[in-house]
Amino acid sequence: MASPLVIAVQPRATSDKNNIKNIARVGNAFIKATNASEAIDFINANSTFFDIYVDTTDIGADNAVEILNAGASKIFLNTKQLISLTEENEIPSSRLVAYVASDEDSTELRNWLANAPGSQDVGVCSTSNAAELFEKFDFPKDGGQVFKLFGENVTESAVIEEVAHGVVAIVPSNQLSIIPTADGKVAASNVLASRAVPDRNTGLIATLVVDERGVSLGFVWSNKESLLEALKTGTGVYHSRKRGLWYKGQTSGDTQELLSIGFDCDADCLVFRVKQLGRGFCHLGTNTCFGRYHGLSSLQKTLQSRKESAPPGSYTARLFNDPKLVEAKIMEEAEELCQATTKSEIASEAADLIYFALTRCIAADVSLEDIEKNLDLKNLKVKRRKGDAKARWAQKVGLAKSGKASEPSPAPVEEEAPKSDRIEMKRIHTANTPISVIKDALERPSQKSNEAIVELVKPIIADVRANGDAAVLKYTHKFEKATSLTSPVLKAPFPQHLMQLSSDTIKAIDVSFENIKKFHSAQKDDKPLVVETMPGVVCSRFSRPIERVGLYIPGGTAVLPSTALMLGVPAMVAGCKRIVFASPPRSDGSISPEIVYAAHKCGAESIVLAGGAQAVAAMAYGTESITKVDKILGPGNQFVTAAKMMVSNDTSAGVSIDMPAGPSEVLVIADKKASPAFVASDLLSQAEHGVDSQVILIAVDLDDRELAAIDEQVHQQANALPRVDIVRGSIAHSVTFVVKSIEEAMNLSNEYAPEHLILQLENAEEVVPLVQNAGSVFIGQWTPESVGDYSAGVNHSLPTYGYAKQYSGVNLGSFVKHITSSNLSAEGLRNVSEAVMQLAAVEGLDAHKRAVSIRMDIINKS
Ligand SMILES: NC(=O)c1ccc[n+]([C@@H]2O[C@H](COP(=O)([O-])OP(=O)(O)OC[C@H]3O[C@@H](n4cnc5c(N)ncnc54)[C@H](O)[C@@H]3O)[C@@H](O)[C@H]2O)c1
Ligand SMILES: N[C@H](CO)Cc1c[nH]c[nH+]1
Ligand SMILES: [Zn+2]
Repeated sequence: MASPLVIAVQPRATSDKNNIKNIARVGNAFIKATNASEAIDFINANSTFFDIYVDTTDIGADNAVEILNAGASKIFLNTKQLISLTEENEIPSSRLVAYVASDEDSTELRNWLANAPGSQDVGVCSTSNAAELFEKFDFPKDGGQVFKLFGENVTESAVIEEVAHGVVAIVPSNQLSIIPTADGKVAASNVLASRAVPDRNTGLIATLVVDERGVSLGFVWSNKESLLEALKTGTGVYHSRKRGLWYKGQTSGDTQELLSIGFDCDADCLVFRVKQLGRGFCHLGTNTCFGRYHGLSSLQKTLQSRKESAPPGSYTARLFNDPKLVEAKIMEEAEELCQATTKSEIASEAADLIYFALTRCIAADVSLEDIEKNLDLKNLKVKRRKGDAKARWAQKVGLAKSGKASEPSPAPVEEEAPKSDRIEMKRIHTANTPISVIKDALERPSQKSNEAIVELVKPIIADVRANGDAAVLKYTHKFEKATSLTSPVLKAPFPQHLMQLSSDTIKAIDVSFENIKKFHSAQKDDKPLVVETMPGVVCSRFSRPIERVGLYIPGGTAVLPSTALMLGVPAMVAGCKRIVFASPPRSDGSISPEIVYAAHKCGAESIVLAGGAQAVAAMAYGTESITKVDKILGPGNQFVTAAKMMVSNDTSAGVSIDMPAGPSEVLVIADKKASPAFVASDLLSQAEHGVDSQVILIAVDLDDRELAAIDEQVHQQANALPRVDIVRGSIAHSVTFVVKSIEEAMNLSNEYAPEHLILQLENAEEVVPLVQNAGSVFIGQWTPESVGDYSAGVNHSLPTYGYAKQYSGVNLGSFVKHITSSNLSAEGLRNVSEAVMQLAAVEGLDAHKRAVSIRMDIINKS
């Protein structure tokens, strides 16, 4: 049995969003769906934390099925809706809960239950007398659960009373606290403690501790005090019969993060689901008190630790460094599994296949828990697809066209064929869509919580600060696997052999270099600005280059020499004296020759051979061999961005940054005249950057046929790309909005504040005055965004995530600071003196006043 508590959360409330982990510790979640996509987004974002129950009474049967398929554990409907839904769909009764609001409802439901075979697991929910319902339906004998939906006036005693009868209490999140508080909210710790049935002799509560996957780690005791402490700290805290309150890992360091608390079937055993840190749960140092992990758990642990620090030269290290090798091995083992015949051969080949598949997953930070959650979600789907094989594979094994073999093949009943092979953006017609849904669709794909990234980045910065070069090298060995690297920096003059490039590439870099130089040189404000504000009072402003700049060139998923030019050229044009490049090296310790050539052309003094937070920290604080800089510029992933923000907040570092520039994004506005092929090509050019990229199309008054033409182009062109898998990821959170007018399109675009805005419009130039927020604009059908990425002359290092509302992209101004000066004659001082002295007096700052009066005395005497 899960927890007897279900928490009614508001999907859009920030307090609930920030509190998900705490909520998940004490119960499952309930939301009331006002539209399907909001509910589905909530499920997608949170189904790893808890089961999600969705009230679908307001959104109709079709949406209810969609929500179940998205992974809702149960849907709540009124009695009539439930009965009609089950007439048309085969839905397991355990996924359905009926609201019973009246005697009429209850009679109708009882009659239906009596006549509908397989309906015994339907749950019931009441807003009033749940315990009475419990009696009436003789639940939960028949498998269903009884829910009581509490409102704002809920009291803790009422919840405890219902829960004591086996009812599951649904409590609004704003009326619930995890532990007791002074404001009288329902304390989850009290409800859970009241529900637990203690051991008759000791009064203690038997407690089973399990890991993320439900594997038993050990058996312990709890009591009310330890339960409270566990919830207060979010860690594993129990009751030791020898020592009393027992904070697991306090002495050994093998602590636990508490994920959730539940019960067994009759509530006489608590189940603590935890993430075990350190060596393991048992005091003997094994993973569990029942011995070491075995099978899949053991393989997962080994692969995870190998990923952290695989012995150089080991086979697993080779696999982690060579994705193509893993790919080949997976295909080889899959084929061998299909060919195996005896029981032992099949077991052996399946084991090999699982080994390589799990290596692929761990390399991508996907765990067995993630895989199992995915299996569970697939298992929850209501309508299954046929599960036919793709044509390529069907032909390979001689399957007939229909997908049926001449020999009957076992139908993969549980397996759903990939949702669809089509690479397609979701579509929203704004005219009949609530604003909240539009806003949600415009949200950038969620990243790992900032908090988690900060926790990863903080120790790296501290380490580099304390241990300099040695720490930088350590992280480069770890993240870039460049274990042969012995120095973290390459100093100018850069040797010719590190810049060996084809003449075509040199020509392309040279053309881009010149255009970028031309455009950024034109941004110079060489002459000081001079204004005489009063006779004899001359104010001026002049610029000076920032002396030392650190330029980060990303190198994780793709090497970006173009970014080296976008940062290096304006730094050179501005006259920065010391230009330091940083970029993660390749696993053999080398840096791409295009970046070395760009560094050479821009007059960089050195290239830091490191990426991520370590490179940022090294440039912010300096090390034995890396120059400390005054400003760090350049885009990067979330580790780079978090590190830039952190060092710029540290006043002792004395370093500033350009802006938070994250995953690439583009918004295309297209009208009926736009070429579907051009539109698709522009969308895909940013979608291929990374799975966290997002592309938005705003189609102005296009009909279904015109929209379908663009969809078809997106699908066709995407499938022809080598980075199709990345594109598939980014298109999954990308969207087409269909709007009625250019004005509406521009309002949406300004609200989104895209990094790149492409105007594929007949009168594109006329629309430019409506642009309020955007990093860089691409005007008309002959201006693809990629010209800006490389060679037109504009800068491609631009604000993302909506920061175009307040930040400019990198430009010449990013590399200079402005200094002002005042120059007064005696006449000027006379003219301004009264104002200065009066204001100084108002502020009570007499020395300020005297600095003027002492001079005025002399002037007046002469
Ligand atoms: N907005 C812009 O102007 C612009 C321009 C170009 C690129 N980009 C974006 O920059 C990003 C580049 O990201 P990238 O990953 O390819 O390269 P990156 O160089 O930013 O990051 C790679 C580094 O991340 C660090 N790292 C990786 N995993 C880590 C972990 N688990 N813990 C700590 N550090 C870890 C490593 O040190 C590695 O060197 C992309 O999102 C791209 O879209 C934006
Ligand atoms: N479009 C990226 C900025 O968001 C920059 C880039 C580099 N190479 C290709 N594109
Ligand atoms: Zn790009």
